[in-house]
Amino acid sequence: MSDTLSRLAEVLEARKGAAPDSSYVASLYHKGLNKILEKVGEESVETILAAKDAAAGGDMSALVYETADLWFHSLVMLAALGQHPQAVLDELERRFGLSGHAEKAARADTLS
Ligand SMILES: N=c1c2ncn([C@@H]3O[C@H](COP(=O)(O)OP(=O)(O)OP(=O)(O)O)[C@@H](O)[C@H]3O)c2ncn1[C@@H]1O[C@H](COP(=O)(O)O)[C@@H](O)[C@H]1O
Repeated sequence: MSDTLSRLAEVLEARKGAAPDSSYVASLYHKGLNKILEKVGEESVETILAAKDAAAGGDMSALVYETADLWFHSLVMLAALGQHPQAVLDELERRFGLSGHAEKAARADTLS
């Protein structure tokens, strides 16, 4: 797994025992899942707006910055629910070589 994701996952796990006023991540855990999900939603919107700006000739570094915020808060969400980022990487790995169209058709078969 990416060393950066792995190191960040360790920090997020360790913050479960930290005081809310000592750490941003601990303060999010303390505020609860609804606050974490609110941040994921907020960062999603900010990423979309940055992508629209970037596509219109704006700042690509703002898009990277907002995407990092979105990934970070998604990792906090996973950690709060006891999931490790490796599970997401495993799912992406599983999808390698599987066409998006074929994968979607397989989903429809599963649901019917
Ligand atoms: N990668 C990040 C990271 N990315 C973004 N952020 C924080 O996410 C917040 C997002 O910005 P906002 O303006 O939306 O935040 P805000 O205004 O404080 O939030 P609200 O009160 O409005 O909800 C900022 O406070 C950023 O500093 C992060 N905070 C922490 N990390 C990593 O997590 C580690 C642990 O952080 P602490 O728990 O703070 O020690 C750090 O060492 C970093 O590796």
